[in-house]
Amino acid sequence: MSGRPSSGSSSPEREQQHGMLDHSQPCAQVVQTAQDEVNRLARINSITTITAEVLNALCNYLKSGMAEGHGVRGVTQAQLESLFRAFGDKMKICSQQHDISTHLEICKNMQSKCEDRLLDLIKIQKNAIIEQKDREQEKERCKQIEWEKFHKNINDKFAEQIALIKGKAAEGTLGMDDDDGVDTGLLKKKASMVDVLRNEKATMQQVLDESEAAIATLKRETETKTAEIRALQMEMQRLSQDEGAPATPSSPLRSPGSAPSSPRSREANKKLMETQKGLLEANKRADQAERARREAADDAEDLRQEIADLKGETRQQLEALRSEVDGAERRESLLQEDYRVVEKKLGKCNEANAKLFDELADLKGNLRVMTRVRPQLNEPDEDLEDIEMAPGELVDQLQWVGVPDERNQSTTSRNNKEAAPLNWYGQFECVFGQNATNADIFDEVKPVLGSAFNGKNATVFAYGQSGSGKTYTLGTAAVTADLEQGGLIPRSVEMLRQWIADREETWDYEVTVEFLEIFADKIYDLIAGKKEVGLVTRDVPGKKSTKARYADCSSETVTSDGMLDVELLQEVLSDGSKLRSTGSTLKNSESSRSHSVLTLRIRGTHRFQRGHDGNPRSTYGVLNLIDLAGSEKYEASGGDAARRKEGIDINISLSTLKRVIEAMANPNPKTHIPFRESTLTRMLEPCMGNGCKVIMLTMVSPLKEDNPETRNTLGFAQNATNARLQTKKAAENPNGSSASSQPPRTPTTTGKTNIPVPSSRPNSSKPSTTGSRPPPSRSATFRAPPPAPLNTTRTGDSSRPRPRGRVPRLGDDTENAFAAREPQEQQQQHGLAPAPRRFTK
Ligand SMILES: Nc1ncnc2c1ncn2[C@@H]1O[C@H](COP(=O)(O)OP(=O)(O)OP(=O)(O)O)[C@@H](O)[C@H]1O
Repeated sequence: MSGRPSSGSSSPEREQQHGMLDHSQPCAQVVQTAQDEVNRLARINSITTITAEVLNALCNYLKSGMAEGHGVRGVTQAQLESLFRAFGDKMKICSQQHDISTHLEICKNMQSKCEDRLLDLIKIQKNAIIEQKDREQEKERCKQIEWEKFHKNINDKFAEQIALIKGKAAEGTLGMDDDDGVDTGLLKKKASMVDVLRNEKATMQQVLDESEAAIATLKRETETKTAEIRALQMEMQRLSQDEGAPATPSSPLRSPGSAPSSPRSREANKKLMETQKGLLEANKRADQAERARREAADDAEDLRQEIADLKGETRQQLEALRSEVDGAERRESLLQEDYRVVEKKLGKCNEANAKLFDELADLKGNLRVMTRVRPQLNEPDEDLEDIEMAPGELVDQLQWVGVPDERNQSTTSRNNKEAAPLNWYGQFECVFGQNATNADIFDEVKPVLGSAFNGKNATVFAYGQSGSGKTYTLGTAAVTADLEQGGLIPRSVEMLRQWIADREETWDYEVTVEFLEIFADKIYDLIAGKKEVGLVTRDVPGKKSTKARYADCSSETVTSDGMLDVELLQEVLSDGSKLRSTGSTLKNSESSRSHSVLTLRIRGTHRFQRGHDGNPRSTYGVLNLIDLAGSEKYEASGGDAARRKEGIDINISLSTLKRVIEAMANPNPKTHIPFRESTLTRMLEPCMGNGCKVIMLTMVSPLKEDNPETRNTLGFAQNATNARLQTKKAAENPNGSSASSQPPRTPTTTGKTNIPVPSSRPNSSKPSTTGSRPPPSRSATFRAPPPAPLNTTRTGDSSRPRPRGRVPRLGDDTENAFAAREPQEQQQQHGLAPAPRRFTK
């Protein structure tokens, strides 16, 4: 390209004709070569500064040649002009392309810088994560060591506390102190720490989330910018292609040295600058956000770790406690299982007990007479030694004798009876001394209760002078008293409750209660607010074509959901007791002036078993617990005429009752029983007659001044007992006595005679005792009784029916006479030593 054009020979005219410069051929070749070179460079679109210099040099050379008038051979003026235009355009393109390439280069650099920056960031992040992991591992190791220490400490504390709790539980003092030694503060502290940490964790998590969101935003921005760069690149390519298109002949020729820029490239340049700036800012923000994120992540990690530690710790404590609780629950369920088994067994035992009690009642006899001596309430009187019986002991066939020297005084005149010592021969079936408790008496009454529960009729009377302890023994006035002190009524109710509960799975029970008062031979319904009622005849429940007399009274059902509602029953009784007629007598400031009759009707229906008639198996038993008004002498009534009239009424009805009992005890089945002679006995006939269980509790006072009443009561008790013994004896000796042809009046359902066999030597030094009780310790005045010839044939008056004459009146001492006569008669029959006949009329 550096060769100079050589001069050639041609005619100047021809050259001017054709408009061609007459230069040498080499010059044309150079021009051609240059043009080829320019075209090639334009094709590959990579014009460099050198190419531009070459073109400039060529142009200068041609210009100077033309200026000197040399011309170029073979090249026309037009060709040269066109060539220059092409050169000018190529130079322009070259300049433009150079600018754009430079910008492109810058953008590319920026992009690669951004990418590097991002790569750096990613690298830093990765390193940070690796470092963080290392740190975490280290931290974890340290924490693990710390945790083990802490855990051990806590475990020791918990073990200590659990041992403390167990100790307290074993002692039964757990929960008795305000502070059981349980470190609840520790648990509370932990709980509050967990709360604080949880809050902090939430805050840090929020910061972390925000940082991550910012980074995500930056990433998005970077992507947007990258996309913009790419778009610009595309634009540039498109421009360069456009510019590479052949120029139109009319386009002006630009000088090769002019500024190579256009509005579009300037715009693109501006955009690129903005993008670069944005990227720098975004990088800055990304750095900041990354720093904040790392800090937040560190904090969050710390917190997470702490929370995890606390959680682990708490979980372990909870697991320890849970396993404790599980163990306790397992033990409890085992115990409950055992308890259920034992309860079931107990239920069966109790059920069997109720039956056994019934059988025992049959064996003991349908009529039983028991005697109880009330303790001395105030100052003990030494003179009263002679009536002290075996304390707290139950003695069958007790013979109560006086001091021999005093026997002669037994003929004391009637007027001097009060002063006479209480010497008594005779047999008592069952005697409770001054130290006997209500529980002892209930043990004897239980069989009768069992009979009522199993569907029989049973009646318990408390008989005795005013103040002798009838109400105390029955518990009529104290139905809500606790069982330790309670009388027969609350105890019977509790026993019934247990029996009903024990049969819960097989029987349905309905118990109704009636509470009546008989005052002046009239019946009052204490449940219906002391309303007077009469007697009516009705069908006996569960039995066809059997009628019985009932008081036309209201009743209260005291069972609900198959259970005895003890509270309701107590409420009924205590409300009724408040309505009872009481009054002050010389013997008792709160004397019961009426007979109170508490009746429990017990209906049982078996859930599964059926009787012969196809109906469900059922039972219907009645239990009467009767607190009789106090028997008393005319003078003891005290007070006005009305009180005396009350006394007369009381004594008349008691006298009838006594005659009924004695007639019942009489072995002669033809003996008339005067049930109809008083309202009380009329009403009770269905519960005293054949097959019914009757217990007569005769209560006596220990006071000397009460001796006349005591004799009266003991006489009654002894008469009934002796008559029973006669019945028993006759039943046992069917060939040897008149009674042999006469079956007992009150045969039991088992067909046996149920009177206990008296010892052939009742004065034996070993009085028979019940259960495992030790033999009674006898006091000095407690004599061995004379032998009772129990196999002696019963003759004479003892078997004759009680005369039905005039009803005894108060003051004629009929009862005393009657009471006194019977022991004497008995003893004579039995061939005893002459009995003291102090009570003859
Ligand atoms: N075994 C006993 N132990 C202690 N105190 C008794 C005993 N028996 C009776 N008492 C007391 O004797 C007093 C009279 O007893 P209670 O009222 O039971 O006699 P009562 O026979 O029902 O008399 P009344 O026929 O006049 O109603 C009461 O204060 C009672 O607490």
